[in-house]
Amino acid sequence: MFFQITKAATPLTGCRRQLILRSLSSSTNNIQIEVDNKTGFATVSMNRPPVNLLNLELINSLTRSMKEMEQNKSRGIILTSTSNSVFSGGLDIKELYRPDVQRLREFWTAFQDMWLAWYGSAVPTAALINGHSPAGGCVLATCCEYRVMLPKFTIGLNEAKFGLVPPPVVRISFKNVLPLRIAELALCQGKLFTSNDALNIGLIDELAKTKEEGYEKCVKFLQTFRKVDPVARSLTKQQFRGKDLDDLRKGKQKDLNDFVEHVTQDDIQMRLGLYLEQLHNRKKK
Ligand SMILES: CCCCCCCCCCCCC/C=C/C(=O)SCCNC(=O)CCNC(=O)[C@H](O)C(C)(C)COP(=O)(O)OP(=O)(O)OC[C@H]1O[C@@H](n2cnc3c(N)ncnc32)[C@H](O)[C@@H]1OP(=O)(O)O
Repeated sequence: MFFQITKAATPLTGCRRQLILRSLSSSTNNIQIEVDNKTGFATVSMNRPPVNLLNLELINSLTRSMKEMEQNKSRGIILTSTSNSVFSGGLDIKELYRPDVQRLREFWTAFQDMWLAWYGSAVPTAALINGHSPAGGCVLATCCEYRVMLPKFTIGLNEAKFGLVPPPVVRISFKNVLPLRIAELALCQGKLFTSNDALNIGLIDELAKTKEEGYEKCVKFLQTFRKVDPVARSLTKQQFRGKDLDDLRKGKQKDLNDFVEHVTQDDIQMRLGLYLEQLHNRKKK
């Protein structure tokens, strides 16, 4: 078993939070999971400093944690991060730059599996977006059923800005949340929305002033399912998302081949290199 489960004695608020479900096999400890004894809801916190970049290991941990929580019949999941300023900085571009092709294939397969697990999860999910959430971070947030975000951060799919074409697995959950025209424009512009703008277009559902307030709002959302039959709820969700899930399952190999072909092109490699350099030099200016 991947996680050890113990029940918490105190509610999961503020500094009284208690870590009760801990990853045993992840040597990098890149995920923390807490379960609120009162509500039965689990909080999954990405914990890969400094900015929760999605490398192969963090992606695999996210998939395993979802599967584990489904097996444990978790009643609801809140996805957040241990950082004060970043939910997730998106894919770790170092995984894409000058890659070992074997690992690149493994990396993208893992990303597809993570998306399938979170977008198609039987358990209700809410994202507590307590920091910036570009690209892969936005994908994770939009896989969840509800989003509460703290002010003055940004969220969106900015791939086009640095020369990447967002593949279907990146686009689908975004399209599921936004009106088609807004989604298309935002993708073509590589736009990152401020928390306020994200609320106005419906990319997030609520704003919260603090992480604690955000947590309470996520709990309130998850509690809306309390009186609903869990099997009916989960089948309804999966039927709504069924075509998206089936399309990826059936097209996984092609999606993987397209991804590898696209990312390993000389031109894309040059752009990725420049972007990494830009990120590295950002604060020196
Ligand atoms: C026609 C064919 C179609 C086929 C389709 C296939 C196409 C396949 C294309 C593939 C597309 C895949 C989709 C990609 C998704 C992604 O997620 S790409 C990543 C996008 N992310 C970003 O653009 C975010 C960039 N980062 C930031 O804006 C900021 O870092 C931050 C997140 C807002 C945090 O800021 P701050 O707290 O100030 O931290 P920093 O100091 O900036 O960063 C800390 C260190 O981390 C490094 N870093 C940051 N982001 C990344 C990253 N994404 N990858 C790698 N490294 C990153 C940053 O450089 C710092 O490191 P040092 O410089 O060493 O200190």
